Amino acid sequence: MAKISDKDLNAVTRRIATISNHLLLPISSGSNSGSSGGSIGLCNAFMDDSYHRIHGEVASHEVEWKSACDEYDKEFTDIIYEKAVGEGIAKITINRPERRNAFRPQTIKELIRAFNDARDDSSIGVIILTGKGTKAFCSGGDQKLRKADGYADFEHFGRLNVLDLQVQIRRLLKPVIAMVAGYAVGGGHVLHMCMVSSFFLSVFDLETIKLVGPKKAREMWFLARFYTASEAEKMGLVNAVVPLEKLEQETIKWCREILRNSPTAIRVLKSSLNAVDDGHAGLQELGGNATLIFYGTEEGNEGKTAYVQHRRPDFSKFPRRP
Ligand SMILES: CC(C)(COP(=O)(O)OP(=O)(O)OC[C@H]1O[C@@H](n2cnc3c(N)ncnc32)[C@H](O)[C@@H]1OP(=O)(O)O)[C@@H](O)C(=O)NCCC(=O)NCCSC(=O)c1cc(O)c2ccccc2c1O
Repeated sequence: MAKISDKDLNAVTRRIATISNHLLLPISSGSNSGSSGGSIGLCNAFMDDSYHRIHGEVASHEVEWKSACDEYDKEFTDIIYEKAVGEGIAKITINRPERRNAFRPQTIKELIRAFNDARDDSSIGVIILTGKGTKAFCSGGDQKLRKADGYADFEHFGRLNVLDLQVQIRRLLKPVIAMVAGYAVGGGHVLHMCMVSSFFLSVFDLETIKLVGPKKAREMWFLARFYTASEAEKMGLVNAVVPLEKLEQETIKWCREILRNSPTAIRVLKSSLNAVDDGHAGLQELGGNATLIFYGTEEGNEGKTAYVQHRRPDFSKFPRRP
């Protein structure tokens, strides 16, 4: 095993502290004696940097929710759809607590409509998906409605429209945060994996493997055990675990932190992160976003203007960068 000098260790610690500060992650003290105190000291020193002086603390005032169903659709029965007053946050709540927030086709249709609205609303920058109550985020498909051809509620045939929702969330280029209290089972587990850490059904097992590693993924799928929140956090299945009474407060803090950042950067980041796994569809999405950014440039505008004016475009003044 290679030995690391105190000097190198300090350099590494400083680097980690810098990155962690940037990501706003808590720094845990190392187990290596002599360096852990140092790392905490450095961490505190680094908090007094220009980034933190300029951006300050994330606002902690209470969020005021206003029903978005009123403005959009009074007919929602299976979900609650709200937007934060004066902030770019939408919250969608699965509202079937009597069935541990199991979804039926109607629930999914409503979720799709709400997600579409939040996508199209340019004042919204981040979306929270949660479940009503504290017993379950979502217990998956409604087993009382399961037929041989999928889930059927008001129609004579079954459907698996949750697959459409998963793709929609994947391709919606605003961050979606799962605020999970209680169980996330089956399709509910899949849904929360679509979010801050994302997921795509056709790479179902692959995504789990990526998140938790191949051994743990096999354990999960073959043994079908239940895991606690802190076990899920340890596995990398969820980003953070907080006491129940702080769940919404912490989620809002994450939303506000995201909202301080560039919307275009976030859009392209989500697209890039998906592109790695989404093959042709992922590259199509990423390429489309590069086009969108190009549309906003003077160079892009020259091409369009020349076309409209029936003249040759003059690209000579634009640099051919190395
Ligand atoms: C979630 C539980 C572990 C909670 O246990 P708890 O003891 O707290 O509560 P109860 O079991 O007493 O439930 C209270 C009440 O809710 C009803 N209920 C709970 N879950 C469901 C459900 N999923 N569907 C219908 N109803 C539900 C329960 O019956 C009680 O009502 P009563 O009137 O009967 O008192 C525990 O409830 C539990 O294990 N639930 C079932 C979990 C489950 O099997 N989920 C479905 C997995 S399959 C799935 O979700 C799925 C996902 C996909 O993405 C698919 C994709 C493609 C094809 C298929 C897919 C698919 O099937």
